Amino acid sequence: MSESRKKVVVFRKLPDDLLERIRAQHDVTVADPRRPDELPRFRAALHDAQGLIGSSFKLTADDLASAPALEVVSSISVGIDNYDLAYLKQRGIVLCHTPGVLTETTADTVFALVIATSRRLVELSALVREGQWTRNIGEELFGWDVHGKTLGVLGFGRIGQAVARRAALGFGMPVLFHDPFDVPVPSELAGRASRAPFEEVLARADIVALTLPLAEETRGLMDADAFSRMKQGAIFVNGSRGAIVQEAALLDALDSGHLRAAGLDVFAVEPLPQDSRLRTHPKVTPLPHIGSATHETRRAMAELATDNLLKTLAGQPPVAAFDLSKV
Ligand SMILES: NC(=O)C1=CN([C@@H]2O[C@H](COP(=O)(O)OP(=O)(O)OC[C@H]3O[C@@H](n4cnc5c(N)ncnc54)[C@H](O)[C@@H]3O)[C@@H](O)[C@H]2O)C=CC1
Ligand SMILES: O=C(O)C(=O)CO
Repeated sequence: MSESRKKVVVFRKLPDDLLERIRAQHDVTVADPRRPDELPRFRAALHDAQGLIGSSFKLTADDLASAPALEVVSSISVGIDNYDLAYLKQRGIVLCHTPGVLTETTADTVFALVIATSRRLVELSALVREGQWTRNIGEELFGWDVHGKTLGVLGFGRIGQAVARRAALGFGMPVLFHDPFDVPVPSELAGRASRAPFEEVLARADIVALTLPLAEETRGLMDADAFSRMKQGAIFVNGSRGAIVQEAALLDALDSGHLRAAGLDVFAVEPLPQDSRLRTHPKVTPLPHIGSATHETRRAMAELATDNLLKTLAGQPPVAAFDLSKV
């Protein structure tokens, strides 16, 4: 066996051909820690693992501490909130992720929620399915135009800008965005998207879309005060992470009639607990975290994550390492 073979733990399903690519170079343990029957094998495999690849599992500092030989964590996601960044940095472990390849698909999902909530698509489709379409619908079931409304984008990064392009170029929506960094307005959005402080975006947008990362500074950012600053009758859409939203405050804003509707792809606890009021609230369109969930995009993410893993283990620069230097 070659000296360069390393130990890799695959903790989320990978396409067979990608698994074989890794197996051709390294010794692989496949174990899904979200499954109670596989958790002990996952934990045991960490002890001599040099590489980890997977997603949707919170890797704590304790998990990482039990992997003293670890060189790389390759996440099959762009979001890196499941990892203890300070600990990874301190240990010099490379963290890789999958930016870019999921941008357009996730923006499609966010914009689908904008349309679904505004035009009440899911609610009205259910009415047909349930056999309640027995006469022409009345104005109590009318929706709200999307075209011409002002879209507020919180987080003007890759996905935020892709949502803004759909809104401005496809639907004639003026875009207001907030981002703490000096992100330039792309040329195709010149004159159609403008920067504004957080509170101003909330106060002026008809529809607010959340496309920023979960970090300690953004946890709970959308609280009662933030929702109260939104326009009466506005719509809130979340395509980033549930924990950025104080869900009880969102429910209050919907119950009081202050907000018209919410479209949510992500939740503080996933899968969404059965007893969550967000699951059945008539003004909420909930999705099961499908932002990037198309065949093409999940394949591209798995390929990029595999490339990242193999390159790092080979001592080469990965395609997409998360920059831990500013942590
Ligand atoms: N629903 C889903 O399935 C998916 C969700 N996501 C989430 O979307 C997030 C964004 O992804 P990308 O656009 O690729 O990342 P990105 O890094 O390109 O963009 C994020 C932007 O948010 C900005 N930002 C940071 N803190 C902020 C704050 N307090 N207020 C306003 N803006 C702030 C950053 O400066 C950056 O420009 C990911 O971190 C992930 O959590 C990503 C893909 C799929
Ligand atoms: O990539 C991410 O961060 C996701 O949430 C799933 O695509």
